[in-house]
Amino acid sequence: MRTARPLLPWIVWGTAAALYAVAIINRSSLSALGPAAQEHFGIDATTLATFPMIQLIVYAALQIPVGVLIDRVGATSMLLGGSILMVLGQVVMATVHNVELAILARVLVGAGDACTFISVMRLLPEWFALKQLPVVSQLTGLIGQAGQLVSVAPLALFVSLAGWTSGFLGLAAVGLLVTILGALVIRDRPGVGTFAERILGKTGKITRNARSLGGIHNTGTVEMAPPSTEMIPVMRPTRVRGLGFWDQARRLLRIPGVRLAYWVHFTSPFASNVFLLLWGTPFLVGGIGLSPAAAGGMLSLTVISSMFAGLVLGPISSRFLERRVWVNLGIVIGIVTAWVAVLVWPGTPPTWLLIVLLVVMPLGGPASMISFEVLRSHTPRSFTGFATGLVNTAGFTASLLVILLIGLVLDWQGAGSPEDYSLSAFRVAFAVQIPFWVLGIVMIIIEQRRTGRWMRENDRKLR
Ligand SMILES: N[C@@H](Cc1c[nH]cn1)C(=O)NCC(=O)O
Repeated sequence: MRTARPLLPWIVWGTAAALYAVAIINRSSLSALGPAAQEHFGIDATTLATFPMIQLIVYAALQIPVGVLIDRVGATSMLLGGSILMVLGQVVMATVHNVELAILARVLVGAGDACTFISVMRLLPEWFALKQLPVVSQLTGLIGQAGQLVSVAPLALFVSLAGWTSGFLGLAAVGLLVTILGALVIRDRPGVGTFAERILGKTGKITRNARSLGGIHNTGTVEMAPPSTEMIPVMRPTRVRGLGFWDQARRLLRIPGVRLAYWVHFTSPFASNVFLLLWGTPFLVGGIGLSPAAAGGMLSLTVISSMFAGLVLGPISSRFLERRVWVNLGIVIGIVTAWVAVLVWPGTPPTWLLIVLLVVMPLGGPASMISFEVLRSHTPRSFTGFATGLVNTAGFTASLLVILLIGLVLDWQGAGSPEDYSLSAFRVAFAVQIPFWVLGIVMIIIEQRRTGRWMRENDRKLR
């Protein structure tokens, strides 16, 4: 059955990545439908802006609980459960006219979305060799970005043709289809049955044949006892059950590599998240003076740049294992430089500088995937779900805080609504990012040093 070997991991990954792409479509499904949503629910812009905020808060708040559950019940169940929550959320969105129920719908979508990415990331080391992981992780991010593209113009067109209810029911139907596919295809690891097989109590031939894959794959996470301060790798798999949440958290956070991964994720993606999720269009239109169409065109540059970076950064971080954190730091410094140039430019920044910003800033998304590589090198396998959730919280917490602070600083300057927007007010508001970058960069440098010392003291090599 040699020929089946290389194919099944890719089929499992492709299906999981499709679930992630659909999650991103669900996540951003209102981004191009603002006016339609306002008309459908009869709401103002402020209420509309609470939809993505609530969704993001739910997403970030659930990362650690979902991570803990992934370690307990497995990535496949969480992935499929999350997908079902998003289907329900979109069915509610399609069928209600009441704004409170619409918020409930966004809570369901946010909760389902929270289960998706970290479940996919948890599956990867079970199916791919260590060397392949950076590339496959970046490809996963890239497929998510493709979902982002679909959720802008094509979804808006679909909803304008089919109508609100059919449009959102259509999205729910796509979600249901990929969930069914996932139940038939995705397995937690080689040799474990699909969700459908486990429900039926039968193990199919493909699953049985796949058992041998578990042995040949050199996975990225190490099997060892939960770490103590003097962590030494344990070659024989050890399962320690019954550790409480805080014990797990304490043990994880004692590992400098886990803290390093946290700060890498904290520092790199927030600038582009903030721009894409809320403040990009107001800044380009209300601050710079572009037309909404030109601003939309500029924003699509960010997706293309991020997808391209995803292709390049995977092989780079796999080849330069020892330097991957510096690659991340280099990208962060590029983002800071581009932003500072825009903030201090006398008068309106020229188009070329805005293009540089919109090409460099989104590199932070793919660069943040390096945090999961760092995490894999330092986290015991039995803790990976929890640790991935913890690290994924970092960038999203920073994004949420910066989104809120920009709004507050605009309000404080009396420039909180579209008619009062000005370039000078946006300059002051976007400067709130600077302390976040400084904190992140300092912590990366500190934790990188501590990690290096810890590796030397424990005689460990990066792999
Ligand atoms: N940094 C993103 C992923 C990414 C990859 N390329 C661009 N962005 C991330 O952490 N995503 C989590 C999620 O749930 O999407």
